[in-house]
Amino acid sequence: MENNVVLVEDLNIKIKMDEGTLTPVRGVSFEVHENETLGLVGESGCGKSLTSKAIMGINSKKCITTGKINFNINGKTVNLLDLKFGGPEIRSIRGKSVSMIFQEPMSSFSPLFTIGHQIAENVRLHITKDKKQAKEITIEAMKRVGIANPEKRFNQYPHEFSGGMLQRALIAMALVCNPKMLIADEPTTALDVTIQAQILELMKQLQKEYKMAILYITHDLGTVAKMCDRVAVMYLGRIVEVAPVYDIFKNPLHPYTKGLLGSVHKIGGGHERLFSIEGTVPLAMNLSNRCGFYERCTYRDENKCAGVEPCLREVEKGHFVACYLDPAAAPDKME
Ligand SMILES: Nc1ncnc2c1ncn2[C@@H]1O[C@H](COP(=O)(O)OP(=O)(O)OP(=O)(O)O)[C@@H](O)[C@H]1O
Repeated sequence: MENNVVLVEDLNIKIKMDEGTLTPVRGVSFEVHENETLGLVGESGCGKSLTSKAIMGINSKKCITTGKINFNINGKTVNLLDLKFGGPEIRSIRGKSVSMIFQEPMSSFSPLFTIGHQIAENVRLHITKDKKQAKEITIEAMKRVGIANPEKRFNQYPHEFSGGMLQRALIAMALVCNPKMLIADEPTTALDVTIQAQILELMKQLQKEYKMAILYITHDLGTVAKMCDRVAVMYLGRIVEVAPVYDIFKNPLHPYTKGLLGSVHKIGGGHERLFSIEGTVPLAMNLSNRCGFYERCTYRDENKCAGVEPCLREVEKGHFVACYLDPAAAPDKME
């Protein structure tokens, strides 16, 4: 797996419902390298969270997951989907080799225990049973993420932390065991812009120090430009375009990516709520076998796009797109 931390191959997730079977993730493949941030981008409901939670093994039991999630643990490849749901092996990986931070830090902490106790619990689970040592490691991690006066903060409860400080504490909890990979699911959406910038900067800085792979999930393309090395665009459970971040902004090829970028001006420019595409992501049930974006696509060609759903193909080095339209002739290249 060279310097891949994770290599996801043909991931499919099905959920049996009374009305039929939902297929919210369909044939997703990607890899994230050491020291790299891959952005997973798309509108609400396109399958980003289910994909990332599959890596953590925390989707609900009713999700039927197939494919491979090859994770590199000390040079050995382990397919996480081979491990028993909730069993000791996945629990020894979760929180140690791969950690996740969520949009709402308040919901990741229990209100009943102090912040220090909750972070130290992760240390006691994975690093040392010694309470005193676990406390020292926790305080060091709290310091590392910029929590001032960590000895006092250790004994405080979540409600005594501001939103930004709580997100820092969550990052400390995620990183206290020096994971190989961090999954960040909309980690700053709930924070105001200044704090958001600080948290993103902190993540970048910690990544540099620890060479972590980051899977960064968002619908906010403004932060993608700041955070990511490569971007995978997801639509209706599939990856429709993957490219280095510069190419995604400079030369988006899939009509969906173009739509997402509709109101973004330049790399590093200001960001806004972005969606200018008509309609919403349809429910992933009873799908036809043609392109999932067909109905919403303003560029669709009834002849070219009538076939089965297109696969990703490499059109420039490292730039993959799943579309039948000729990318060279694609209109609306960004300035
Ligand atoms: N446990 C579940 N039972 C039924 N449907 C589910 C379940 N979990 C997710 N889904 C559905 O699967 C689809 C993909 O969900 P997912 O949460 O992965 O999307 P997302 O792209 O992360 O969206 P958001 O940005 O809103 O979190 C959605 O239509 C969602 O309603």
